[in-house]
Amino acid sequence: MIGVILAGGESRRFGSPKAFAKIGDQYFYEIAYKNLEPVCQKVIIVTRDELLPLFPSHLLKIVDTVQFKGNGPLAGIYSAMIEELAEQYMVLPCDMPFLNRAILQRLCNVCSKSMVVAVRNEQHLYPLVGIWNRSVINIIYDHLQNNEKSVLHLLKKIDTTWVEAEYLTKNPSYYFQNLNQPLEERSE
Ligand SMILES: Nc1nc2c(ncn2[C@@H]2O[C@H](COP(=O)(O)OP(=O)(O)OP(=O)(O)O)[C@@H](O)[C@H]2O)c(=O)[nH]1
Repeated sequence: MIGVILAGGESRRFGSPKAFAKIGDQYFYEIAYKNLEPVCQKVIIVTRDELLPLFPSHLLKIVDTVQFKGNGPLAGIYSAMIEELAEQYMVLPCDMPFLNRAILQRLCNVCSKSMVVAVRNEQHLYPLVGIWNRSVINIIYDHLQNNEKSVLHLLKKIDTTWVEAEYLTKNPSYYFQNLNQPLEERSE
């Protein structure tokens, strides 16, 4: 399985590139990397041109394929699939820094033949945390060609297994926080 870190967004709401935001002394992308490393053979970061030189040289990193550059997370997933051949990809956004290895390990252990395994709870869907089978690549391509960028729309059309976040952790509202804004600016 290849780990895919989505780090090519514009971070407009956050105000600075989320991949390089920090919790303690760790960048968000480092946290995602460390979480994926134990469960994946290889981890690839999919980012944007201007951020590419900021990542350490020893890490595997690419930018979105030219054809779909900046077309959102689906473009990132597609680009990783083009770059690295594998049966399965574990996808993570760079902006969920409270996820941990144990949660990802439990996700890996979910037995499913679906094209995608993603996570949800009563309030939220987490379409960017999941395991994607390579068989979905042509469907992603068609979506992007038709200028359809929504990951959720795609997942609702295909065979997706939704794993309950409560099955992965006792406190999903903490561990599955999505930091679109800096922590200090959040109201909740
Ligand atoms: N490779 C790649 N990743 C993306 C792209 N757009 C978003 N992402 C990543 O997907 C995840 C979710 O992104 P969002 O928070 O929805 O979008 P964002 O552009 O980062 O932030 P906003 O500008 O505030 O919407 C983040 O990890 C982003 O880095 C893209 O075009 N290419």
